[in-house]
Amino acid sequence: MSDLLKQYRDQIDAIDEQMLKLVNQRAQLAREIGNVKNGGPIYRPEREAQVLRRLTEHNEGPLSGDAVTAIFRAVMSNCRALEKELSVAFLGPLGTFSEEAANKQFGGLSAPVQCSSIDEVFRMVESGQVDYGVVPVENSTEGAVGRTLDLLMATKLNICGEIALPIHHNLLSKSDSVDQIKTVYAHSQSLAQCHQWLNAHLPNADRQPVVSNAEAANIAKNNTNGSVAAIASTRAAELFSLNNLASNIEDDPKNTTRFLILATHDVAPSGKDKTSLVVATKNVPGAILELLKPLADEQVSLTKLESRPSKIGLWEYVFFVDIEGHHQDAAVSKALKELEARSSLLKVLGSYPVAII
Ligand SMILES: C=C(O[C@@H]1C=C(C(=O)O)C=C[C@H]1O)C(=O)O
Repeated sequence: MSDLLKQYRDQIDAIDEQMLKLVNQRAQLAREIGNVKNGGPIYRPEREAQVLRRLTEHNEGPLSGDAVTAIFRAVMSNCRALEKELSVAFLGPLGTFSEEAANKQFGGLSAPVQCSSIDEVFRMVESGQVDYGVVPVENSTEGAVGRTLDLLMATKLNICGEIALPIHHNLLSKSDSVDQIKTVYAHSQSLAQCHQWLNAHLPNADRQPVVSNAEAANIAKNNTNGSVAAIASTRAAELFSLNNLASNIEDDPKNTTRFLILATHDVAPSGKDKTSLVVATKNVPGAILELLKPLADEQVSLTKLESRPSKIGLWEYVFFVDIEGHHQDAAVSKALKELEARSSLLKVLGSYPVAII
C-alpha cells in the first residue's frame, strides 16, 4: 500500500471513531427524549423536517444535499427505533413504489406491514394495528388516486406528512439482452409512462398489464427462456434477482408520485407546512369563488384544488384543497373559520411539513 493511501485511510479510521462516538451520543439523547415524551407520539415529522432542512442548508459539500438527507434519515430512523420500533403499513407487495416511499420517509422500516389494498392501509391505522400508513395520493402524469381521496373523506385519521417520490422505471429481466424480449409486463400506468421508450426500443413486444410492477417482476423472475421483461423499480430488481437491461425508461423524467402518511395524531408546525382540507359547497353559481375568497383575503396560497363527486347527491362535488401553512398559523386559522362559515362541509385532514425531496 502506498504511504499516501495508508495516511488517508488512517485519517478516515480516526474520523470513523469520532463519528461512532457522536452517533451513539445522539442515540442516547434520543432514548432520553423518548422517556420525556411520556406516552406521546414518538415520531415527530415536524422535528425531523427541521433537522433535515437545517443540515442541508448548512451543508458545504462535497456531499450533495440528497446524500446528507439520506444519511441523516437513516441516523434518525435508528435513533427513533431506540425510543420505539414503529410499524408502518403500505400498499404491498415488497418492491412497490409505496414501499420505496415509506422507506424514504422513515429512513428504513423496522416493522414494515404490507397491505393488499389502500383500504386495508387505512383500516390498519384506524384500528391501531400499525402506527402509521403510507398511501399514494397523486401522480404528476396520471393525476389523483381517487380511492385515497374517498377514504380521506370518511376517515378520522390525520395526515401527518407527505412524500414526493421521483418515479423511475427500469426494464428488468432474467435475460441479459433487450433483443430477446418478446413480452413486457407492468402495471398499466407504468406501461403508459414508458410508451415512447417501448415504441423506440421494443416496437414488436407484447405489452401485458398486471396488477402491480412487483407482480410483473415476479413473472419475469419465473420466466425460463429470457423472453419476458418487467417494468419496475431498482428495488424490485434486487428483490427478484433480475438484470436491469435499461434504466430510467420513463417518458417524463420529472414523473413524481406524492404519498401521504396517515396517523392518529396531529403534527406541530415545522415552519414550512401544508394543510389539506375537504370542502363542500352548495351547487349554486359562484360557489367555488365564495370558497376561495377567505383564502385570498388572508393571502393564503393554494397549492392544489381537486374536485371529486361527493357520492351523496348526483352532481354534488367536494373539493380537496391544499394550502400553504399550518392550521395553527394566525392567517390560516382565520381563513379556515371564514371558510367553515361559508361551506356546507369543512374537514381539516391535517397540517404537515412540506415534503423534503
Ligand atoms: C429524538 C426525537 O424523536 C424522534 C427522532 C428524531 C431524531 O432522531 O432527531 C427526531 C424526531 C422524532 O421523530 C425527538 O423528538 O426529538
